[in-house]
Amino acid sequence: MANAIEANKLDVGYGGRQTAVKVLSGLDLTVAAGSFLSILGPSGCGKSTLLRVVADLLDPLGGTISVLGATPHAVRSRRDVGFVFQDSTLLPWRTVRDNVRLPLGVGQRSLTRKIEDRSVELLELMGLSGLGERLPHQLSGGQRQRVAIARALLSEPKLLLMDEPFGALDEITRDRLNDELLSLWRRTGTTILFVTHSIAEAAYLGERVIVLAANPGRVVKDLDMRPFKREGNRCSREDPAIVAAMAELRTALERAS
Ligand SMILES: Nc1ncnc2c1ncn2[C@@H]1O[C@H](COP(=O)(O)OP(=O)(O)OP(=O)(O)O)[C@@H](O)[C@H]1O
Repeated sequence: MANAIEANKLDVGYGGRQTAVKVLSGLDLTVAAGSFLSILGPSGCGKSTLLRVVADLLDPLGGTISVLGATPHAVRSRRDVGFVFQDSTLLPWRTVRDNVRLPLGVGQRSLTRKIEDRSVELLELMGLSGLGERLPHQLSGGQRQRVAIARALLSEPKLLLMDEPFGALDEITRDRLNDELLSLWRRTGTTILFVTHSIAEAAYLGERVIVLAANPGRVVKDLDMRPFKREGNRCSREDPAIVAAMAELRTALERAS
């Protein structure tokens, strides 16, 4: 499958079909399978709304969308899509280990060996190995976000939707998690849609960056980052080419705001 997402003339809004105000209008977007797409745009332009449609949490008012070659609804029921939001909720009375296994039925006797092994592996991958028995309130904000990422990855989603997942974290933790996310993406080939307000983060992570404008939301800039980077979407944050790309994105964002 060449494309993870194909949206054509997508109209999306809130409220009834007759009365809805369009948040996204006539949006065309194709996302290649296995790619890393960063999404920038002014507050309220419809970034989260776009992710909600992809995740089948909201029906479009018009146009078509296919996700992993099927309807968003069909894909949701196959657990092929994982989500991580800014303040991902963890169950406070469950341990880290159980929170990670939650979507696949913690407490059920049917938890397979494979799921058990995978959850241990993910805790290790996210640097949480020694923290499995802790409760969420015994973790830092960055550690809680790692738990949310591990949870989202347990079902091995083909598509990962991330909505400002590191927005509330300090810069050092954020940089570290950016690198962990990139190495995970390289290893798994998961398609990632990553919403952020940080131009630097968008440019560093994305193989491609789109900028949405508001009223109604549409794509006003679509920048292929690969010419600015080395193989495997690798770059340094201070790289002059990346700094130039960031300036280009800033101009687009200023115009969109
Ligand atoms: N449940 C809802 N009902 C009605 N309007 C909504 C709802 N959710 C969002 N909106 C409106 O839709 C528009 C787009 O919201 P959305 O959350 O997608 O923006 P965003 O680009 O993700 O913003 P931010 O960067 O601030 O998170 C906004 O004007 C918002 O007020």
